[in-house]
Amino acid sequence: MAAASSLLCGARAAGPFRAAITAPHQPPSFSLSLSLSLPAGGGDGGLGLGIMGAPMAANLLNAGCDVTVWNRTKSKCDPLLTLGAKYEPSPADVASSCDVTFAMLADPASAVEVACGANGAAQGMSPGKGYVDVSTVDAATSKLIGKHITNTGASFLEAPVSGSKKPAEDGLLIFLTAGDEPLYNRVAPLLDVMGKSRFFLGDVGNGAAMKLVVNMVMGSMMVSFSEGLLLSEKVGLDPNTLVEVISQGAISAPMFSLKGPSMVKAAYPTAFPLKHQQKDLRLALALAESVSQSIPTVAAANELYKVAKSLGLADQDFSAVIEALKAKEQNK
Ligand SMILES: NC(=O)C1=CN([C@@H]2O[C@H](COP(=O)(O)OP(=O)(O)OC[C@H]3O[C@@H](n4cnc5c(N)ncnc54)[C@H](OP(=O)(O)O)[C@@H]3O)[C@@H](O)[C@H]2O)C=CC1
Ligand SMILES: O=CCCC(=O)O
Repeated sequence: MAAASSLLCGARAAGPFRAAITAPHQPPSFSLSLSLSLPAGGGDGGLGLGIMGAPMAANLLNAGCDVTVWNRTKSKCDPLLTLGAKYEPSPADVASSCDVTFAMLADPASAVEVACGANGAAQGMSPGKGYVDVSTVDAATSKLIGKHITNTGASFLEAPVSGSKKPAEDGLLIFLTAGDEPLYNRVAPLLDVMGKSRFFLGDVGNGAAMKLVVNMVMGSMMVSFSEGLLLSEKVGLDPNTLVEVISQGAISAPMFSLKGPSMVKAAYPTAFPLKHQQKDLRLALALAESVSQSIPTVAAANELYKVAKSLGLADQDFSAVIEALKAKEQNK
């Protein structure tokens, strides 16, 4: 996934160039210019085309970028190929054919495998190239991947995102980046195509830590909201009214308004898979442990997500955690 306009993408083979881009979520008159110095050839790579990776790649394609994709399950590449993406048969092949490669993988194990394993991206990396890992992982994993990438002479940026399926589709993600600052500046136009804001947080690990702190708050909020929905119903209130009341007060949050109505109907269309939320709580608990901080609310929430997984809800939206509370009630 490389440049943000046909002008920028088209100029890529010429080496150093100047390009203008327009971010799709900005007013049409908004433009950002940037000087880039890239090796000949290029384009942008996208590894991992799940709920998040596919719309992010689609946004780059729609912005005129030259995008090459790979996904473990090859069929998920097809919609991107229809949009004009190229395909390479391995992460190493994508990395060697692209200037900058983005990776959006499920968890630490898959992020390491795709970056550092057999035919992994590191094998296609070389000086002048960049690797941007936007998966949600822990700091140690990010540092390990960064080491494999930078050992090749390439640059590494971690850039996990806040925002879910719809913000990914709408190009409204929030990037929490850390690592190589020149690479951050180089990919900023691309981040602006896929997102509405970006933070550069310093050394590798800080982006991962910020993401885990945000998601641990979110995971606990969802459990508290679930408890409220169930209690309101049990005491004879309409939970839909609770959603409405919350939306007008100090604890209003888009998450409650978005997920509340379907939770009341026991429907959990997947935007953020529950298994990933539980992974993030597990990683946040380890982060807290590393600095001897107690996070008892998160620990309790994590147990509920684990129960929900054991009920077969891992691939449902994380709001399905309410079913774990219902199961506890039934087993009393
Ligand atoms: N969904 C959301 O709202 C958000 C998710 N995130 C984070 O982004 C990341 C991706 O999330 P999301 O897109 O929802 O997840 P999905 O489960 O939809 O996609 C996961 C991706 O990882 C790939 N993958 C999994 N295991 C392996 C492996 N062993 N080797 C190679 N590829 C593998 C999958 O490939 P395959 O298709 O073959 O299974 C797929 O491309 C996660 O870290 C998540 O925590 C961050 C913000 C929001
Ligand atoms: O990691 C997932 C985050 C989901 C969100 O920010 O809405």
